[in-house]
Amino acid sequence: MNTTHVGQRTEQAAIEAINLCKSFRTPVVAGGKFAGVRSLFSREYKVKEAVQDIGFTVKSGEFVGYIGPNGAGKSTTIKMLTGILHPSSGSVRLAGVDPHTDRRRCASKIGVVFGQRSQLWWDLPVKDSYDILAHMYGVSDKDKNRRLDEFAGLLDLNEFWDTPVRKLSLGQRMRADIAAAMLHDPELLFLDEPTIGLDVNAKRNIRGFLKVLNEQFGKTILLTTHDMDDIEQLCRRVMVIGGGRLTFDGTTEELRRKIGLPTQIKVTYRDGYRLPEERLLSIHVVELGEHTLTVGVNRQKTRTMDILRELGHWGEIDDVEMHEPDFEEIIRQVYM
Ligand SMILES: Nc1ncnc2c1ncn2[C@@H]1O[C@H](COP(=O)(O)OP(=O)(O)OP(=O)(O)O)[C@@H](O)[C@H]1O
Repeated sequence: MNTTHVGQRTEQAAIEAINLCKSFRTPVVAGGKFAGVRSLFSREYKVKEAVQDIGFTVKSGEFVGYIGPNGAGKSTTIKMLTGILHPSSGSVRLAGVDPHTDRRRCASKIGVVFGQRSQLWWDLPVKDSYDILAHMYGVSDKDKNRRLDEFAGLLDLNEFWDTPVRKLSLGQRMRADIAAAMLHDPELLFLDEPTIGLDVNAKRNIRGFLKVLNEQFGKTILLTTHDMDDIEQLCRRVMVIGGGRLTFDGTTEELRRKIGLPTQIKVTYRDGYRLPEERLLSIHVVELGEHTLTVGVNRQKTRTMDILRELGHWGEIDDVEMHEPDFEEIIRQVYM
C-alpha cells in the first residue's frame, strides 16, 4: 500500500490503482441470415483490452483530470475505481479500503457522478430523492438539511426543489446530481463528464462548485472530461489515457512543456523590419505584416531575452505580444 510518512504521521493515499487491467469478451457476430440469433450460441469471442496495467496514486486533497480520446478507457477505469466493475487483474484502494471487497465502507467514502446517467429518481421531486439517499446512507435530518442549505446557495437548488427530475434541464439535473453525490459528505468525488452538453453558464456554475468542494471542503476529486477548459480551470494534475494505457501523468504545466508547442511572439516594429539572411536562433516566421512580425519559438529551448535581443536586430521594436499555445491544441497533440 502506498503511504507517505510525514514526521510521526502516516498519510494514506486517497486513491491507489495498482496494475489495473480490464478486458471485455464479446461474442463475434457472424454475417448472413439470422446472424443475431446465431451469435447467441457462438463460441467465438473477441477480447477488448479496455484498460491495461494502469497504476497511479492520488493524494488527499488533489484535483486530478483524467483525459483521453473516445474509447480510451476512462469510464472503465472510473467504474473499476468505484467498485462498479471488477478488474480483470490488479487492485484498487480508496483511503486504504478495497471497493470490491468492502463495498459498504467504501460507499460512505465516495461520491460518484456520471454525466450521462442520473442517480436520482426520475418521477420524484428532487427533494424526495435527497430524502431517500439520506436514508440509504444513514445521514441524519440535521446533517442533510445543513448540507443541502450549503449546496442550495452554491448550486441554486431552490429553483427546482419541488420539480420531478424528468422535468429538469440538463444543467439543473447535473447540479442536482452533484449535490446528491455529496449528501453523505464523502471525502472522494469521482466525476465522469459532468459538464457534457452544458451551456457556458451551466459549466461555470458546476466548475465553481467543484472548486469550492476541493479548495474549501478539502475533497479529493478525479474528473474525466473532454472539455479542456474544465482541466485548465480546475486541475493542477492531469493523467492522459490512450488505448487503455496511461501515457502521461503530471502537471498541466509539464504537459505543455512535454509537447513543446511553440510560443507565438508578435512584434510590432516602429519603422518596419528587415529579415536577416541567417538567423542565429531557431526562430520560425509565422506571419509577415508591414510593421508586424509573428514568430514561433520553443521557449523551453531558447530564453525569451535571447529571442527578443535577436528580434531587436531586425528593426526597432515598438511592442511585443506573447501567446502561449492553447490548451486544446496541446491535448490534440497528446491524443494524436
Ligand atoms: N461492457 C463492455 N463490453 C465490451 N466492450 C466495452 C464495454 N465497456 C467498454 N468497452 C470498450 O472498452 C473501450 C473503453 O471504453 P470506455 O467507455 O472506458 O472509454 P472512454 O475513454 O470512457 O470513452 P468515451 O470518451 O467515449 O466515453 C472501448 O473500446 C469500449 O468499446
